[in-house]
Amino acid sequence: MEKWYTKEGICVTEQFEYLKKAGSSKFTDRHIKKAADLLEHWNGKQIEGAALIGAPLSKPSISHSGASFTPNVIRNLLQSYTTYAIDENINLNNTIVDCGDIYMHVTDLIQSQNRIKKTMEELCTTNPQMIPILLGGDHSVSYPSIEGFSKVKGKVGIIQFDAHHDLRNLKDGGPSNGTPFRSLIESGVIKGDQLVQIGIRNFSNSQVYREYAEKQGVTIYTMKDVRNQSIQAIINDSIEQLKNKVDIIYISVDMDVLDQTFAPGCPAIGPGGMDSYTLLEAIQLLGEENLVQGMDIVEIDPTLDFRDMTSRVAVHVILSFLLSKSNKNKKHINQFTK
Ligand SMILES: N=CN[C@@H](CCC(=O)O)C(=O)O
Ligand SMILES: [Mn+2]
Ligand SMILES: [Mn+2]
Repeated sequence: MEKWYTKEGICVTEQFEYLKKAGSSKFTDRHIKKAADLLEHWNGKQIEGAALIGAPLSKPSISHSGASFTPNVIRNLLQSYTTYAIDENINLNNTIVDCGDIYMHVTDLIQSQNRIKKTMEELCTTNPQMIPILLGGDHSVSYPSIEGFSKVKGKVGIIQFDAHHDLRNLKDGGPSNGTPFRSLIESGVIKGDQLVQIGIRNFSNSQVYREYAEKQGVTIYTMKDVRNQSIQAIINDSIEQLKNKVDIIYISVDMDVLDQTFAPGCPAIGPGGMDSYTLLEAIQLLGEENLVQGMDIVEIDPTLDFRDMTSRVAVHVILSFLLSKSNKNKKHINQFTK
């Protein structure tokens, strides 16, 4: 049992054998390491490897959304899973640095988005080896996040998992969770051919936005493509598509790419979506690619979720990404292993 010391340095455990500190885990198994144990509060020193950055912004969402609660839910759920990947027979020993949350303005949404951009830019500048994992928030956070990321890293390729194009026009309101990739294209941060969209779904989009995407050179894999082709082939083709034209790749995971059965906590749920295993496999394959150096996870509203099912997928997205990075590093750059 973990020892409990008071602020004054008194060891409570020595005197009271069966007392444990409030909030500590109910049960510990000496042979189990929890994913939460990988998490370290940022001490201000250079970050090498994965870092969580909370972006608790969901006021720009078209549908009512409590996605601003998600970063803390994900942090807490890391306690529910272990570090052991049985398929690979690997124990994760990556450190996940927790940079905390970006402070949002209560009413000024553009100001909040600017804070995301500024923070991402500053963190990437001062920590060149950091792999940011931005926790939304709704999908509006991706525009400023990728803009800040690209300022430091150069030409960025994006692999977006989503039921929706998120290329809505800006005249009907925005920037919202329906416009992040339109904003990136129109502000010149990316050209359309730097964007790959996977999992785009029937009855969730419009013909005009599909045509806009095609005109801009966006690569689209619909859910039918995902069902008819292997996810390995789609990921390989996506990387091939991007790798000669970009300096770095960023993954944007809108959790509503999943079928409603796997993601009840998304505001825009629907049938005909991806299953969670396919998404996790895709993330693991992407993590093996050295060019992939950043990610965001968005559109989970914990107040709508059932038993945190959707946030639990997000935790597995993070762990699958870390797994492939540690796997990759074993073979190559040895960046994560201690
Ligand atoms: N990122 C999500 N975009 C979707 C859902 C918007 C919503 O209903 O909140 C879209 O634009 O259709
Ligand atoms: Mn979506
Ligand atoms: Mn989206």
